Amino acid sequence: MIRKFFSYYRPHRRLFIIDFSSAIIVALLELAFPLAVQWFIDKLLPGQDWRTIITVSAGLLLLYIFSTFLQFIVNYLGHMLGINIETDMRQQLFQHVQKQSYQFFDNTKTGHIMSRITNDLFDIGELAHHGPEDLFISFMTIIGAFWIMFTLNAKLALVTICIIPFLILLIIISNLRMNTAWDKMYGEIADINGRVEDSVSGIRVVQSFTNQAYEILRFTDNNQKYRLAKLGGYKVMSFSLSGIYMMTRIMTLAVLVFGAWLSYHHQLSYGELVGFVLYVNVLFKPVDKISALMEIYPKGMAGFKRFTEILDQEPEIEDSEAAIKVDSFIGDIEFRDVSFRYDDSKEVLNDINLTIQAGETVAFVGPSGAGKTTICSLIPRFYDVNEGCIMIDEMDIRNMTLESLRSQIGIVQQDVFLFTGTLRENIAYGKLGASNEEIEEAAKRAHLEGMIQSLPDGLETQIGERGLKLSGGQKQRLAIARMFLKNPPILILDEATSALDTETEMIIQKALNELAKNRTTLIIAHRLATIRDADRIVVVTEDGIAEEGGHDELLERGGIFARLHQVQLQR
Ligand SMILES: Nc1ncnc2c1ncn2[C@@H]1O[C@H](COP(=O)(O)OP(=O)(O)OP(=O)(O)O)[C@@H](O)[C@H]1O
Repeated sequence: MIRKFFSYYRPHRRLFIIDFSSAIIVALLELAFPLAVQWFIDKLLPGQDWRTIITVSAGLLLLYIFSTFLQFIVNYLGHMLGINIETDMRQQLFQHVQKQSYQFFDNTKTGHIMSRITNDLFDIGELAHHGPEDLFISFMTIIGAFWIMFTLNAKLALVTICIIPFLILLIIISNLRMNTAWDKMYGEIADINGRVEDSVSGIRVVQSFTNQAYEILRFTDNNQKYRLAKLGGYKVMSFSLSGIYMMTRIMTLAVLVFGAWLSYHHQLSYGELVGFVLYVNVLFKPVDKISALMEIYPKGMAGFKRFTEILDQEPEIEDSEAAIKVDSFIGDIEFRDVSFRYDDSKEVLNDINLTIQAGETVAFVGPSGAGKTTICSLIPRFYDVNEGCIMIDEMDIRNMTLESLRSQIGIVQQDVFLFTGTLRENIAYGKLGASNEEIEEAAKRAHLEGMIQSLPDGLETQIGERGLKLSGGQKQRLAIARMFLKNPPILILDEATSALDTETEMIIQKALNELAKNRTTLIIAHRLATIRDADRIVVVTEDGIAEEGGHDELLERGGIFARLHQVQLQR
């Protein structure tokens, strides 16, 4: 884990070297200062040579100015290093999440992903900055200070060193307990994010059921759990900080009392005693730094652990090494002995065989949950088949690059997802960088023109978060416009069942018919009236493909399709 963590320093090694070497020089100057004071008291003061005293003081002032400048560098560049590493990690995580397959999103809560990308990385930046630097400088200062103290007076140094094992023990115990506490806290904040994401994105459902009080109750529960987890962490931290404070003060007192005794017996000069007390103070700094690290390290590492957990999850579906970029499909699709199940659930598709000719319009009908959507999700490889294979133009889709496969398949979902932004941006999502003419033409073909003209801002109208300012019919036409821009040879239409008025429905149907022209089109149909013109209807049931044929042919056969048709007619 630590080696992995350090690999993130590599792109910023120059920054790290400047920051680290400045920090070392600052620490060396700090170490030298008590020696200078001791020399000042023991050697300079008795001589009362004011010229030398003033010259030495001016030299010390210059050193302080230099040290202050270096402290600025350490602070600023150190934080820059931390921020850069945090930014790199966030970028890498976002890119990794973008590559994940559907299965990952089926099993991971959105709020948890948000937490990994935001909060979890906050403390990593601090750890990246303070971790190695403070640890190294602290140990260097402790060893340097003791070494000088030993050369000044070994007996007094031994008294001071006696406290150190207790300090180390306290730091280790607190560190272990804090690790657990911060880990718990991160879990709780991820749950809060999940709850907020759920309640806010579903606020219309919450309010329509007047369930605000229930949502508040659920949130309060999460919020309290987070509060307790955070409090737990700070309790351990406060305990250890107080312990450290007490031990360092005992150290000072011990040095003062024993130092006074040694001085009384002429074994220590006044300058050496002052120097010693100053060295005990020099020791406080690294101890303070280490105790601050105790807070930063477990927090940062807990965040880093979660970060690597996601990074270690390889996307289920990736390009194979020999994957080929296929430039343009003719549009023949074939399912050969395809079986499929989601995770460990029971088989949804079992031994499906189906051939669709290029340019054909095939409608899938059947009872809810039979697997119509699943069949269509397998073609763009949102999921991979467990057995058998799917061929497009005689080639196994697993041998094509995902990008070339998906860029040639257009999907119009039942539940159209729009992004916050303008109408133009949302249409252009079908072809990034499309020209004005192309966007206007696509809007026209999707029968959006009238609506756009009626808006004061036209294509520049903001459609609200997820397009909430648009009606269901407008959203669908926008999705169709996107498809005209994308212009894929294969089209999958998850037919909308939402109750649109007859006129809107007719307009949408017209746009869809135009869109389907000269493409292989698969329609997941819910209302049988809309698929009268399909070249073929495939009836899917839990046992697989039950019937196949033209509309009238299936009606005449008097099987499942005819029964479904009858039921819908009676409604
Ligand atoms: N992401 C998923 N993870 C696990 N199981 C799933 C997932 N999506 C669908 N299923 C299950 O797979 C089966 C087939 O679902 P599918 O959505 O393909 O049916 P459908 O015929 O399209 O239904 P509908 O007409 O209601 O849209 C159902 O039992 C469903 O519960």
